[in-house]
Amino acid sequence: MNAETTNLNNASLIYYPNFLSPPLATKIYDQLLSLSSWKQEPIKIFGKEIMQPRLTLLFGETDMKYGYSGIKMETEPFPDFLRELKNDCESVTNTSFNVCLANLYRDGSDSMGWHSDDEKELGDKPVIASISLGEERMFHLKHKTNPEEKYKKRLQHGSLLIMQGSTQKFWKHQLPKTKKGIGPRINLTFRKIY
Ligand SMILES: O=C(O)CCC(=O)C(=O)O
Ligand SMILES: [Fe+2]
Repeated sequence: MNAETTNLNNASLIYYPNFLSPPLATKIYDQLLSLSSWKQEPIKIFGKEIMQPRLTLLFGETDMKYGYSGIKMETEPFPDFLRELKNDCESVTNTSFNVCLANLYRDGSDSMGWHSDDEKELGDKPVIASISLGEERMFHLKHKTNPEEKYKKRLQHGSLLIMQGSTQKFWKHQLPKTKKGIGPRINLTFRKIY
């Protein structure tokens, strides 16, 4: 499978543009989009509660709890079609995952701000497998202390981006808004909670 590695200081990224065939990617996208449990959840930013500019869902093994930015999310069991995808992500990363955070960006005004996935429960050097479905969006990374180190990547339908090593320790990432009139994008991040 075609893989692109990126050379960044203290980050390790591997991008598989065609991880899923377009028909399979579309099938998974449609199945996810039809779920009724998508929710808009509040998060706390500097002590202030605001609604997240996107919908979310958390899949996990039984009794897993995962939270970020002051919220704890309830998990729902992995449907079969996601279990298969989880297995494929585990094979390519040689890791095991026990949760999958799903984000639904309804249009170009939905987004995710700068952050690192560096919660304690994810361990020291988390491997995060990020699947993109639907509309293409730009993904930005910037180094936490050197403003000159930046990177942008267009994430295509059916692609897999692996972030590993010290990426979360030294870099932040975001999914900015866009003024383009675009449809939904779904992102899945498979993670391991210790
Ligand atoms: O939507 C994306 O590609 C990124 C999502 C993300 O960074 C996250 O869920 O932590
Ligand atoms: Fe993230």
